[in-house]
Parts: sequence; C-alpha cells; structure tokens
Amino acid sequence: MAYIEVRNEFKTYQMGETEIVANRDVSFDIEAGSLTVILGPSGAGKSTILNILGGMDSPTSGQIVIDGTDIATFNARQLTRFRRDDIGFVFQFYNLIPNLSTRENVELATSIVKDGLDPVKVLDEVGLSERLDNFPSQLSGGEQQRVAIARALAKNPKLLLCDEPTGALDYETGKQVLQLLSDASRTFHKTVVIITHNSEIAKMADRVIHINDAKVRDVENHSNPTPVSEIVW
Ligand SMILES: Nc1ncnc2c1ncn2[C@@H]1O[C@H](COP(=O)(O)OP(=O)(O)OP(=O)(O)O)[C@@H](O)[C@H]1O
Repeated sequence: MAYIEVRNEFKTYQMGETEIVANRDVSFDIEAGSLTVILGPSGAGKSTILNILGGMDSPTSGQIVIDGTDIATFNARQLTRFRRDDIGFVFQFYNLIPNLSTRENVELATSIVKDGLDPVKVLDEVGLSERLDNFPSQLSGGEQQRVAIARALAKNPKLLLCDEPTGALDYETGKQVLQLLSDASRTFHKTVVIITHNSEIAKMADRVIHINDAKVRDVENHSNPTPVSEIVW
C-alpha cells in the first residue's frame, strides 16, 4: 500500500448556475519519503489537489488515504488536527507574519505541535543562523522562502506540501529553494509534493503527475531523478 492513495477524487464548485469541475476522477499514489511533482498549466486543478491533500479542502467524492486513513471522511475537528500535526505547507508568497522575527515565525509553528523540532537548529540547516532576529521585511525573497521552509519542516510533518514554491523567486534563488526541498526528501526522508507549471523542475522528482483540464493525463516515474544542480530553465 502506498503512503498516499488518491482514488477517484472529484472536486466541483458551484458558481451560481454553473458547475466548475476542478478535479475529475483523479487517482494516483505517492510513496513515503519520495519527492513528487504535480505538473500542469494554470487552472488545471493542481492547487485543488494540494489543498485536498493538506486537509484545507474536502473532495466532493473519492478517497484520500494518507498513511492508512481516509481523510475524506474527516470532520472539521479531525481536519484541523491533521493540518496542525501532519502537514507542512510552503506557499508561493511565503505567508510569514510580518511583525515576528525569523525565529518567532518558526517558534509559532512549533508551539502548536507535539513533536516539533528545535527552531534554531532547523533555521541553521536552511542557512539562516545569522538572520534569527530579522523581520521578514529585512530579508530577501529567497531568505523569506527559506524561513517558510524552516517553519514547515520544524513542525516535523509527515507531509511537506509546496504550492509553486519558486514562483516569486529568481532563477538562482529558486534553485537554492528547490535544493532544500530535495534535501528534505533525500536526507530527511520527508514525503514532499511540489506543484508547478515548470516542466524542467519536474525532472528532480521521483514521480511526476501530469494534470490537465482537471484530469490526470500521465504518471511518469524517474528511477534516476536529475539533481537540482543540473536542472536548467
Ligand atoms: N473556491 C473555488 N471556487 C470556484 N472555483 C474554483 C475554486 N477554486 C478553484 N476553482 C476553479 O477550479 C479550477 C482549478 O483551479 P486550481 O487553482 O486548482 O488550478 P491550478 O492548476 O492550481 O492553477 P494555477 O496554477 O493558476 O494556480 C479553475 O477553473 C478554478 O477557477
């Protein structure tokens, strides 16, 4: 049994008279400790999948089995606990709290979980030991994204979900961020899911799930994923 098994997942949104099908009969597997890229153009339904995997939204129908439990059956309270304890999120625009320092942004996240890691140690691992007392506005975009990654990793989550994590960064900074996400999977054995529209980034993945027009069009496995240092776009 795979660590994540999505089966026949549908998500529809009702907009007045119109029904929008964001995910149509989506099924895929993700292995524990692997790095998966969900690849597709704008509007394909990627964020909808990520939000459902992270318990921020529920499918209209289908199963979302994570570590043996179908989270599609969870009530609001169970979803809150799942988001808090099991999921680390990294967003395109960092979403740091502006009036908290680097260290405090990470401490805030670890304070709500049972098995959080030492914030200072994790910030050191992402190369920010010199920036602990800086506020987000005093950091570059890449540094802010590294704080966001540290914040997600310090929760010691089962699953790290990343929504266009390099979307707001320049090329070199984007690659540093991808290297950190690769390390999270390869060195720290986290299950990492990245969504992107950039097909070059997909080369770093163990598995690429191609989404287009609400459906899974292809699932590609890489037995030898390309190291981030060799990816060019
Ligand atoms: N809350 C919502 N209400 C109504 N429609 C929605 C909602 N969320 C998403 N959609 C629609 O569902 C479809 C898929 O959206 P989704 O955000 O999952 O795509 P995406 O592949 O992540 O796109 P992007 O790369 O632009 O973020 C789109 O047509 C979108 O407009």
